[in-house]
Amino acid sequence: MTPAARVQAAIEVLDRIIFGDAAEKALTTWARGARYAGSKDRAAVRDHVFDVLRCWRSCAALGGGDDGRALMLGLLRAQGGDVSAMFSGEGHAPEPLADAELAAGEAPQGAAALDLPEWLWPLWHSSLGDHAEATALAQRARADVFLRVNLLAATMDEAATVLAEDGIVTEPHPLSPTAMRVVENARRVHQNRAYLDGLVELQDAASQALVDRLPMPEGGRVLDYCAGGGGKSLAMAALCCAQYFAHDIDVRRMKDLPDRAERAGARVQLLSPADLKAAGQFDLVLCDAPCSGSGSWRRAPEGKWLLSEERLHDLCDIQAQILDKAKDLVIDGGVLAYATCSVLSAENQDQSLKFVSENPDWQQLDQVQFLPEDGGDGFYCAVFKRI
Ligand SMILES: C[S@@+](CC[C@H](N)C(=O)[O-])C[C@H]1O[C@@H](n2cnc3c(N)ncnc32)[C@H](O)[C@@H]1O
Repeated sequence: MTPAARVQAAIEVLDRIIFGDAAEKALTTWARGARYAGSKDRAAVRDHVFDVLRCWRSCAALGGGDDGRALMLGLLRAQGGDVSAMFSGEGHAPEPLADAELAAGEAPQGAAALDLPEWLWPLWHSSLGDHAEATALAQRARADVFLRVNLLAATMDEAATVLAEDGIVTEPHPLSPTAMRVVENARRVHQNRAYLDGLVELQDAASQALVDRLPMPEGGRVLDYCAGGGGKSLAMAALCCAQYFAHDIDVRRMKDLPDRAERAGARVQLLSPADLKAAGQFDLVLCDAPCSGSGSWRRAPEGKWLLSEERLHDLCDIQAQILDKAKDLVIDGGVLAYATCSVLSAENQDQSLKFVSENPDWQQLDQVQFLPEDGGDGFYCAVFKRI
């Protein structure tokens, strides 16, 4: 495909998203009907679509509209691309721009320039203060790919050597002693021996840094209460010898965890909501709670536009309920950790304050807010001890 044909494909995918499809579904539907597209074409179309998703409002302003064509026009203008060469109408390129399209478009202002929903800006600003603009701007860029080296299976140097066999260039990242940033050929990671043999996992650097800060109970019982795919269970298991349990309200989310744990040389016992009742108490319970995802919108930008005030309110209620339930699973003197990949104080510091004010037998030991400017996703973690 020519670069212009890839732009046309991205326009079609964006129109499907506007019509209501999720981005992944829209991309899959396009790829099924485009057998001529090679892997580089599919990657390029995907990059265009996700670049727009991260910067939807500014692309719409610069392109003078909010259909796929205007959004791609806005993206190309933002990137300083040769717009008329792309919109040439030749071959599979988009049709040439009409005079009205050439005249339309303006520089985005205010929250649109930061690519945030209008309603969110006051909350964003009050949560982040001096970091508000930088954090919003960071979410407009593509995220780095990070790996966690599984110290049960390899050292950092050994993992880097195996990755290099396929030309995957990495460098250690300061956020965590196990974190590596992939500098080149990130798309080859899934086929590399280091990944297939469990020497590395894909995991954001801030996610790893959060686990590093947990007061792990050597030889104790640890519950990952909102385990999802189990990324944090595996990270904890690689750091500390303990008995690990994983639970999620949606058991299907943990379906790959047994294979992942085996590959990593870790043991994690899955607990369904019914099993949990008979599982007793734990020395450490981690609640990596469902949240707005506002710290990881570089990776999952659709979430930025799907979040509403009402949804945020509901999420805060769910988080408070999770903390309330999980606290009863902690032994006397044990630890409860609360984490989100959010940068909003309503989901983070406010939840912690509410928890300690409603539970005087709990004391907050630690809290940390990682921001995208630290290199990884935005992540919050608070640690409470039962006194
Ligand atoms: C942020 S994700 C967890 C990500 C995971 N810890 C990881 O590192 O990959 C939040 C998870 O919480 C689960 N969840 C939502 N409500 C819950 C509840 N009331 N109790 C337990 N898990 C819940 C969701 O199904 C989801 O998998």
